[in-house]
Amino acid sequence: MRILIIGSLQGELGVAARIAASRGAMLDQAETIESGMRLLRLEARIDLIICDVSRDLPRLMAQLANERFTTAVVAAGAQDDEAAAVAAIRAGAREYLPLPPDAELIAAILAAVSTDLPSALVVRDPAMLALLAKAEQVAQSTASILITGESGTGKEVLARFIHAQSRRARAPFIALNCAAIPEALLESELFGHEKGAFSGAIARRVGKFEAAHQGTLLLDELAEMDIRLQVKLLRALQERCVDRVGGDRPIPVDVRILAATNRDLLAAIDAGRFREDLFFRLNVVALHIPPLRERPSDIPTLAQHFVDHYAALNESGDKRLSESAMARLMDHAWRGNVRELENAMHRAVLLTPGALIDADDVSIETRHVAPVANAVSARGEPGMASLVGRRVGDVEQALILETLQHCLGNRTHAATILGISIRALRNKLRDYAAQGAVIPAAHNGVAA
Ligand SMILES: Nc1ncnc2c1ncn2[C@@H]1O[C@H](COP(=O)(O)OP(=O)(O)OP(=O)(O)O)[C@@H](O)[C@H]1O
Repeated sequence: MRILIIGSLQGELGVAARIAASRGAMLDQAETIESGMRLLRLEARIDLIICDVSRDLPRLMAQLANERFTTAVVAAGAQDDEAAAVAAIRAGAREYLPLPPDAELIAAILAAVSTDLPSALVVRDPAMLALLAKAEQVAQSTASILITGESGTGKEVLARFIHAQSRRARAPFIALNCAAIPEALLESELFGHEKGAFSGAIARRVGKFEAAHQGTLLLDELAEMDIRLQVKLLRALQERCVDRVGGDRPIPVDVRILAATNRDLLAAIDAGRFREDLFFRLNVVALHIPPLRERPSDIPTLAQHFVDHYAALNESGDKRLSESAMARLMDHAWRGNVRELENAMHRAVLLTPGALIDADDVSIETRHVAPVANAVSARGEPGMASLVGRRVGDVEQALILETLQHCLGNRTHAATILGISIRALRNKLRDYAAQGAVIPAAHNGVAA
């Protein structure tokens, strides 16, 4: 883990930094928010920022949001300064680290941040085991790999597994969700930009390609990339160098590319939305992850894995699933795949006080449309009568917001279930928010 400390290392914050280093963290330090942001733009591999509360924390948070950094921030300040702690959390800090620092607390914070990183691969199904064996076999090569599968099947965890098995394991693994970045900014996100390259380019920033130098770059939801940018991506792959936006010379990069998508790229090629030459370049090796409903033998192992994980995280003691709870899980369609199962187990752990999680403690819904619930049965068959008299726009809004709620705020997942692009979903949410609707917050570190 790499931590950026913003503040002086002279006092107690320095003690906290040394404790973090003794627990294996790598440290960067900056005295001011400006110099911290500079480091972040050029380093782009920082997992956590610890910021002294004497610095302008709200400004740091605003700046991070503005530049689309999702790095977690922990505020550090005096133990008895309750007002500072409240202000820090209100400003968006993940935690408040009281000073003088407590070694155990620092260890707990580091553990909490690293649990945000995707967990290890848990696999039991024979088809998945065969897929892992193939992934392991190709991991050593430098070939590009195209990972396909429905949303939530584990494409990113598989990509991390490949990186970990490769000769590049010690270099960075960088993931970029192409759908989560506004189209106009994706080029600079990929290739970086020079200061003043466009309005808003307040300083030079390295792109994900440079950040992943000698390591692996995962281009997630690649099908969402604009066709003009696909041309630039192809050139970067062929020539092994990138042009920063506003830059005047190509910069050599050594990056292994993994691409992931839940769309049918061949259909996108036919529709003229995806370049065939880029497809062939990326699809040197193809790995397809089956949906969870097609590998039921993974369900019990994964379910217990998530129960153990969240029980440990919440310090709620050992828990296990009853036979009837397990039967319920086996019976469910899991449209949201492993992500949906993980969320369901997280909820079950939080809501079950005892050691045994029973069927009733597992809240999974087969329906996806609550406010028009009367109109859609548990099996998903529409009952049109109760929809009559409602405006199309209202029904659509209810459908979108309830689906988002069902996905615990996860935009990517909700867009997949709704069958619309994540961009279209974001636009709708923006409109609803402007009209005063309450929008479910994004969890799991997913950008709003
Ligand atoms: N085999 C697995 N073992 C353990 N955890 C898994 C496994 N597969 C998926 N997960 C977990 O499920 C969640 C979703 O996985 P991941 O983000 O890799 O899916 P994805 O296919 O990339 O989704 P999307 O297409 O929406 O980006 C993550 O929290 C991940 O850690």
